[in-house]
Amino acid sequence: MSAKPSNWPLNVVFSPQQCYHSSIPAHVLSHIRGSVHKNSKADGRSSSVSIRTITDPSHPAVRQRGLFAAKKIPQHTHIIDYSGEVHADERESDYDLTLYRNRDGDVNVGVDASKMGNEARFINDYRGIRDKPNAVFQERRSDSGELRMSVWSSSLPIKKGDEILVSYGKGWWRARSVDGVSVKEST
Ligand SMILES: C[S@@+](CC[C@H](N)C(=O)[O-])C[C@H]1O[C@@H](n2cnc3c(N)ncnc32)[C@H](O)[C@@H]1O
Repeated sequence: MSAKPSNWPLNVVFSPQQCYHSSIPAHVLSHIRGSVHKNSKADGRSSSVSIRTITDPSHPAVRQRGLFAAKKIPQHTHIIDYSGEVHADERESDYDLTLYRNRDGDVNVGVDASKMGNEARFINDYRGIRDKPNAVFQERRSDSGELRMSVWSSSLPIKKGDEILVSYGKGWWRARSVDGVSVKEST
């Protein structure tokens, strides 16, 4: 079992690997897990990030945690995979990302890191913090063939100490009607 990163919350299980919930239909599960069953590098761990509690009073997520660069991260570089519970049931979670939708649109698979996950669950949205995100979510297949949601730096390097910030998308904020957070931006 992997050691928990520093500043990990007590009420969340640290799991650098994806876990699979019973709500995923078998044919979708085999598509997500992939056909190559071999152990691959656990990309749910990264030495280039650290979890910090935000103390800056002007930060919109003050007193929460955020994910920061522990060293310089070059542009277009894989930072970490987002791990959690992969599921196909309905969830109301602020830690749930879409991983896969089938063509008919009747199966939506998400990765929910509300109860288990890795450092990636602490990535905040850029709104109210910076002009634009410095990282993006992107699906990829791991060496073992597993479909994962990964986090990459965008077109500029991320400086050591900078917060890693993505766009959750306008829809994420609209769905939550969060006062004071602008959703005018195009992403
Ligand atoms: C996936 S979590 C991010 C990690 C979270 N800060 C924590 O400590 O667990 C998403 C939550 O972070 C907060 N958050 C993220 N980005 C934010 C932003 N730009 N402004 C305000 N709150 C933000 C909101 O409370 C949101 O529901």
